[in-house]
Amino acid sequence: MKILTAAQTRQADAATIREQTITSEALMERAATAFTGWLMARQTPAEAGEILVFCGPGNNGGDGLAVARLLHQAAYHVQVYLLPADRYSPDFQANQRSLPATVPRTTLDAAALPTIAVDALVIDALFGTGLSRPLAGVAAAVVAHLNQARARVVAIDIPSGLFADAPQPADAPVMRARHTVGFELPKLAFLLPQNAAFVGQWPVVPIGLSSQFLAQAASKLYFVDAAFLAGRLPRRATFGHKGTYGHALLLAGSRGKIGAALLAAQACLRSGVGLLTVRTPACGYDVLQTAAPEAMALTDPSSDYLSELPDLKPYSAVGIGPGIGQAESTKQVLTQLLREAQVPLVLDADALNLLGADPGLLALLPADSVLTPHPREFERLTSPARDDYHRLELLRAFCHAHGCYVVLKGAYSCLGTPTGELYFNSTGNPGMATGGSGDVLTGVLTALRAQQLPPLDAALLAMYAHGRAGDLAARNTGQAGLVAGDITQFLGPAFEELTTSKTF
Ligand SMILES: NC(=O)C1=CN([C@@H]2O[C@H](COP(=O)(O)OP(=O)(O)OC[C@H]3O[C@@H](n4cnc5c(N)ncnc54)[C@H](O)[C@@H]3O)[C@@H](O)[C@H]2O)[C@@H](O)CC1
Ligand SMILES: Nc1ncnc2c1ncn2[C@@H]1O[C@H](COP(=O)(O)OP(=O)(O)O)[C@@H](O)[C@H]1O
Ligand SMILES: [K+]
Repeated sequence: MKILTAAQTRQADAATIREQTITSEALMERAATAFTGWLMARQTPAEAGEILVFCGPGNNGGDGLAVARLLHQAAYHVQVYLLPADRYSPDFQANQRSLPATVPRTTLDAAALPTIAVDALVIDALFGTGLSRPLAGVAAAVVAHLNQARARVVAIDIPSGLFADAPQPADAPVMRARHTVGFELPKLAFLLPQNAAFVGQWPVVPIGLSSQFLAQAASKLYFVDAAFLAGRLPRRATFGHKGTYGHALLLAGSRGKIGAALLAAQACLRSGVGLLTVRTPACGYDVLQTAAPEAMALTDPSSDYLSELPDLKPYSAVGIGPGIGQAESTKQVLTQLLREAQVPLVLDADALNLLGADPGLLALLPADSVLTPHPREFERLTSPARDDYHRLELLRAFCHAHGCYVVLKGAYSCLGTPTGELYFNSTGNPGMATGGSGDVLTGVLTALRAQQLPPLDAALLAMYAHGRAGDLAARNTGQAGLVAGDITQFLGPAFEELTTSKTF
């Protein structure tokens, strides 16, 4: 699905109101009903206790007032706090009139802020996507007060003080919500590590925004879920044979890091490749042949490092990097590969570090290569980022300059493309923050590129299936107990889900 800017969200509201011939107040009622439904499914009136609803002067505050009314009608105990302002939006005013007189309401005063019980449930409806500058004055004081009280804050649409799609100054006051209930679509701000402490968990609830508007909205930002990938993974042909599904070559491992080669190899085999050859230093031969008998071993003359590039003719894609180290002879292998390869390349780990250390090498990178750096590796390829938004700019610029695809790994891994799109992955869990998870991804990607999938589809499917396999694995192992090899065990089921979701 698309990720919209705050400005586009306003346009989506307007288009919905126009097309569905409803009032803006009716759309607000939908949003408030969706939010309240989410909350009531999780907290009974007894569990919730006193609910404090903090409302700002715009439509986010209007949502808050409607939520307060709906909760009150459902027998929750509600108190409303209003931010003083010069003007209030029309829908705010309408909902203020609709709030039953029996709901207590207080205008906030920075000099006499209400005492907040430790377990109080707070609804943050101060500001939403209409935020135009960092919070100051009473609003800033209220946010600081609530953050200090460590209340259980549930934000409506977005935590107050946070911009939906741009950074705010480091010292700007922002509400620290435990949950942020977003409307219809995720926001860019939700996906960036620097905002995690503000956004908390972020369920998204549908509010029936115009599907026509969403379909045609110009956005280069996407959130990749299963529906988005429907139809991208080709079904295996009834008469397919191992020659149909490509021959991958993995260049991986060095003494002490043969495990990286094994993890990538096993993941590659579990991602549908027809044939796999693994090139490791000679010290990897026995373990590779024993632990991955399905793969062909093509050992390097050197015992500890990769030192020679094999003949590339038989292969339909090459993956290089997991565990290779940065020996000079290995750098020569990479250089020769970049010069000679006529087939898709996947680069990871030390292949990226070698690239980052030598601009001459980077200049050799063939178009349509897929790179899979984690943020540190990406920094070595580019430059240190000021913040997460700047890192995305660097990602776009790098992909454009080199005509390549980059999976910037993280909790919401982000795929950058040469044409400027950014695709955020929706799957995966913190259990995958364990050595070797990235090697698994390299194996998956190399398998998909070897099967002739275009770089965009290969990268999207690999990111998603890798995370999904990690989620399925974590159901068995728990997050703490998850090791990279567990991800590989569930790649098959993850791919199966992506094919069976397709009908006809
Ligand atoms: N499609 C959707 O997502 C829908 C959104 N709705 C709600 O509408 C909200 C957006 O409403 P608005 O556009 O009225 O925006 P806000 O409610 O965020 O408030 C904007 C108002 O606050 C003022 N303001 C902005 N920054 C300020 C600051 N730092 N200090 C003081 N005042 C400031 C603005 O001048 C404006 O008057 C959404 O976040 C959501 O809660 C729903 O009501 C309807 C559907
Ligand atoms: N908190 C997280 N949530 C989701 N996925 C994660 C999380 N932490 C790590 N991952 C995934 O695990 C992989 C880790 O890769 P990497 O850092 O290269 O590990 P390694 O070098 O040990 O193989 C990436 O694909 C990343 O997206
Ligand atoms: K809010």
